[in-house]
Amino acid sequence: MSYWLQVVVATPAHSAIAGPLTYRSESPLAVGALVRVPLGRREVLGVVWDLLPDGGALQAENIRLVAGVLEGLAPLSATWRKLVSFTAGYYQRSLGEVALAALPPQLRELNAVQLTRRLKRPVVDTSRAQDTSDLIALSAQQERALAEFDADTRPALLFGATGSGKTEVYLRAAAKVLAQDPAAQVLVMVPEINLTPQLQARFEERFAHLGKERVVALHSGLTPAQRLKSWLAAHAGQARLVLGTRMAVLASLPHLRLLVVDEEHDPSYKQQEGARYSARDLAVYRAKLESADTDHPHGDCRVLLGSATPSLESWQATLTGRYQRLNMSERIGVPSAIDTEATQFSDGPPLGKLAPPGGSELHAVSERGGLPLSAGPPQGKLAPPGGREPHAVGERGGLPLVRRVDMNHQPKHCTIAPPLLDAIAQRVARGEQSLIFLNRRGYAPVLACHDCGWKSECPHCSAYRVFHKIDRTLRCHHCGFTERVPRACPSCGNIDIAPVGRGTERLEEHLAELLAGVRRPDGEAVRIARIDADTTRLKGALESQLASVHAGEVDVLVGTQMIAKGHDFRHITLVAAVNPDGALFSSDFRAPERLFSLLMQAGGRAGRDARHSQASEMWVQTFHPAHPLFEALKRHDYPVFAARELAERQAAGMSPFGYSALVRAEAKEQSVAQGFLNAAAAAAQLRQLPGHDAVTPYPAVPMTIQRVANIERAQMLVESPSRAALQRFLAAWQPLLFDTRRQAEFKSLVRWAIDVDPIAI
Ligand SMILES: Nc1ncnc2c1ncn2[C@@H]1O[C@H](COP(=O)(O)OP(=O)(O)OP(=O)(O)O)[C@@H](O)[C@H]1O
Ligand SMILES: [Zn+2]
Repeated sequence: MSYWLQVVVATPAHSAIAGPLTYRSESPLAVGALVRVPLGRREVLGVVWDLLPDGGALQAENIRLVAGVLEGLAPLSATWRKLVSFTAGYYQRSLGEVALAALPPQLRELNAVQLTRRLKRPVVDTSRAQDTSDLIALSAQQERALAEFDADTRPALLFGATGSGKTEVYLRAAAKVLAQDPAAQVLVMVPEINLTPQLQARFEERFAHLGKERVVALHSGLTPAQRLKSWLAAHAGQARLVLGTRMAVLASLPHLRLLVVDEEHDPSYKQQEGARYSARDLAVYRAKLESADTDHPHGDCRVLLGSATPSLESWQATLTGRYQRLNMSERIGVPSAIDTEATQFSDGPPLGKLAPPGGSELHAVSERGGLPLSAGPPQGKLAPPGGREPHAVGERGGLPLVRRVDMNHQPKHCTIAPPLLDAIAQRVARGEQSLIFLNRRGYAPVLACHDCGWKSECPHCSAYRVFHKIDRTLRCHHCGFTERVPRACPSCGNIDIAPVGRGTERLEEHLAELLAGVRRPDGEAVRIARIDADTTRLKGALESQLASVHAGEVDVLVGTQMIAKGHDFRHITLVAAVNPDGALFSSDFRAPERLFSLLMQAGGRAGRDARHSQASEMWVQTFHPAHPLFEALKRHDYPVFAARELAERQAAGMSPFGYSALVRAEAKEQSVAQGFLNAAAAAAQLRQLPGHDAVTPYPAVPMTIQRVANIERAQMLVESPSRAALQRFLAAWQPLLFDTRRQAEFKSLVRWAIDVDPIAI
């Protein structure tokens, strides 16, 4: 007897097969079962998506037989299949592509014997009750956040300052869910696991009582074998807590009860190839699906997002009441504003003692003439000599004092303003650490000839190659094209070609010169280190470099955004952003949001130890000190920043008030890429596609970096005030895009793709 099935398999992105294929089986199979099926001459992994009870009408001889079933694996749940269907539909990709990409790659390769061997290993239950005696006492704000979270069912946004102890809230929320239900599973997502090696250890330690192998990691840094192992443990329900990156949102977790998304604003939650999903958005959707799951009536599945600088989308959702908001404004160990005030009045001015010796920064500034430095509060008037105004700490919740350096009033071409240099030197002399942040790696972004104007352009991209002094190369950060630095200008022969601008490599060198005479308390020379993608290429390098920072072996740490986020540094009292202006006037409407959160995150690395928090500072060098973004930063005032950005976006109908998609096209010639997009849009116009009257496609334009690796790139923005209309339109437009692609004039098109809810425009 034959059984008829719909099976999804991984289909090439642009093949004609979008939906499931029909197969036949001699024995009954469950929906969700993993099978091996013939496809062309190959045998591929597939997922049974549906049964066809009336398949008997089909001609048996035309329908191929399922080749095998992955025995021992429970079928993928209905909720998982719904999640995959939604993802494929919403992000305009094929079902098979999304479904199969969500499975560990090794699953496709193992034969039955190998798989059985993996599944054989019995997991013995070694769990015990959690010993809560040595847990730290929660702060009042942490207690309140957890209580409010428990009392609600909506998606929650934990709006917690840097260092307010958000991680502890995640740990407690997870512990509670796991203790209530012996089968419950928790998924904790972080932007990049490799950046915070401490975190996994912290989770493993906290949940050691669950027994061996109950906490697993799921991210792309794992070997294929490790990834399979984690996935199988999650799918079987053995793993109780999964710590993962964006890919983990699509893992099979049959008893999922809580999803945590740490640093929910982070751009790395958006997948940038294939199905360009937002793992944060899918987490919210998944929680809803899991809660509605009637096969496992296990009550609600909650989602907890956390950030000090939430995405404007999530923030807006808290304003409309769609999400619940949990506030933690104060850093751990810092008395609340009211307490601070009280102690200050009774104990006289206690801050004078703790503040850095001398409002010396201010002196240093005025000695150099004028008021080039616009510090946070009006210090000149209010601050007692050597301190800052008494209420500052309580108001700042232990966050660093933000000082803006007006670069218009600093010596020409200076990279580090003299007052900032003084402040760093003082830190070194006191044995404190400073973190200098510059979001540009390499030695100099451009090498140029001042005689003829030659610049180190990449021959394959519309971008300059970056000068890396360490191996004397010019490297393109877009296509990777690398060459030795020429001895003389390739265009005019002048031997005097010089670096223009600064990257982290040059900044490190420059700081070493500037601080050469400065001694540490032990009399030794200052120690400067750099952490960026170049210094951490080797496995384990980042870990050992971070360890030496934590151990206090480094006085001044220079780096890119790699060091600005997430690390729990305990001895840093000064953070400086050397050149953040670029993002202020970007054409990308999300650039200010990204800059603000990056600076808040960076500032959040300073003064994390409450003993230092009062004396900690965040310096920002800028030519636009009065820019509202820096005003808000000065006050650590995300809500004010968000209100202003949201008002602008509302006026312009942009996210979260409007919805958009980008269609990107790549070809050897720009005209072909643009022509393809415009032709497809014209076809849509002609056919009056569903939703078209609420959707605006804009003319195709070259992408900001127009050419990469000799491929011309163009994009078309499509906007709508209605998410549903945009979705209907895109779904109907897909076939037209395929049709257009087949026209002779667009033969040379290399590829095209739709990006729904793009994060960079
Ligand atoms: N209740 C508490 N009592 C004492 N220390 C705590 C408490 N909660 C958290 N901590 C400690 O405070 C520090 C900061 O906490 P955590 O790293 O969770 O902050 P965060 O809010 O995640 O900050 P960021 O957003 O900057 O990563 C950590 O060293 C943590 O161990
Ligand atoms: Zn290039």
